[in-house]
Amino acid sequence: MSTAHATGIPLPPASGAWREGDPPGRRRWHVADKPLPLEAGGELPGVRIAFETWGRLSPDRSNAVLVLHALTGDSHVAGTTGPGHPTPGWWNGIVGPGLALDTDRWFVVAPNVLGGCQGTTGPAAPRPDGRRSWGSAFPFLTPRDQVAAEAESADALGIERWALVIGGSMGGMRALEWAVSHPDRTGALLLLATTAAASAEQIAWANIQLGAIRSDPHWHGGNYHDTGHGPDTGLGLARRLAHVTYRSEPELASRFGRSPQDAEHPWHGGRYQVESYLDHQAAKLVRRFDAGSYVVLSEAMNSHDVGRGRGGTRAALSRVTAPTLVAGVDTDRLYPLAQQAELAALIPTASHLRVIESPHGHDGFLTETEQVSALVKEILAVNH
Ligand SMILES: CC(=O)SCCNC(=O)CCNC(=O)[C@H](O)C(C)(C)COP(=O)(O)OP(=O)(O)OC[C@H]1O[C@@H](n2cnc3c(N)ncnc32)[C@H](O)[C@@H]1OP(=O)(O)O
Ligand SMILES: N[C@@H](CCO)C(=O)O
Repeated sequence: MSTAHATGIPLPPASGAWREGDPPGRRRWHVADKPLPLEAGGELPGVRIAFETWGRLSPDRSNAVLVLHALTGDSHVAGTTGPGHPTPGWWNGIVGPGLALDTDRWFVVAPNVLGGCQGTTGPAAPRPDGRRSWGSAFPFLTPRDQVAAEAESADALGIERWALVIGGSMGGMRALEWAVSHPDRTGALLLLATTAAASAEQIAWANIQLGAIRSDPHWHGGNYHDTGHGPDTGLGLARRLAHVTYRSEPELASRFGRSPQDAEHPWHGGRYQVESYLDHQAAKLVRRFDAGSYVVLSEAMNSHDVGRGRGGTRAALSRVTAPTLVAGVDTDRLYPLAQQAELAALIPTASHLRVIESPHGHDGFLTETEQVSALVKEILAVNH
């Protein structure tokens, strides 16, 4: 059900503007008072950024940490499922009282990315006239636009400077853009399983995923939100393909091998276990994610190139002044370690490359709680 408006992925509870002292995990939002100028030209009016916070902002506002989610993640970094929260917190073992990102000490802020579908303005959101969803009229975004919108929200929260900016994968692209565009506002930086620029192969995998969505007859050129049907088949195929790239070949071999799913027989119309697993991952995403957002966010990731208009990658990365840790996952076939090695080598303030050991491939930055916790503690100790 990728028809967020038509068939109702529940939008977050209408909780309105953030107030200091809000209880942890409450979803709030900020609406920009002027249109956002976009890197590709034009502007986006009425930008709303939904976010969640944990902990308390200190009186001197020096304890704020920005956590930036990956492609199909959202602001729900910590917590349980519930209204407006289709999944449990994706870093439940890392963010919370007494955990590596200790919310008794740090004020943690997690925005939903611009272009997404969990309360922040995206293709499924109503246009400013309120009558129809944006659909195909939603503009092309880049990570720099997404960071510009997040910076405006930080202004609204009264946060001049983040003690730490963290992101993995697509979140890492934005974290990097924060450190390059706003070195004075980025106190420290943790980059996980990300890259200085989307590679040809990453763009190629995205191309197949976007092709699957766009060739679904329910896509309607992106204008399906008010039709009652979405391109669920296409989105499901995109997720299946993406999910294989998120995991490793040895993991799939050892978890599933050639086993058939329960009593199903693959020679007689049944499925292998790995096929059933992919069907499950696809169904879960289709229930909670908007296909239009998937397209907009994938295209934004494709456009990611930190060196664009800045004299190239080396020159751009030399702007980073924050103490930085860069880590990758040893089995990541989508964002291979060479990409993080480049970041660690070219960011002048970066320590040596850290390697997360995991059978889970790219998703290791989401699943390897202990190793990621150690990295979070290490970078937090640098400045504080
Ligand atoms: C914890 C969360 O849900 S995070 C939510 C936010 N999501 C994100 O940030 C990214 C999207 N999600 C993901 O990328 C992944 O789900 C991760 C990385 C968060 C979790 O990965 P893992 O914990 O390794 O989960 P894994 O890939 O093994 O999938 C487990 C699921 O597959 C199901 N599964 C396993 N084998 C099979 C099979 N043979 N047939 C069908 N389903 C199967 C499990 O029952 C389980 O289902 P559930 O998620 O509905 O409980
Ligand atoms: N599993 C992650 C990987 C993308 O980095 C997601 O779906 O967001």
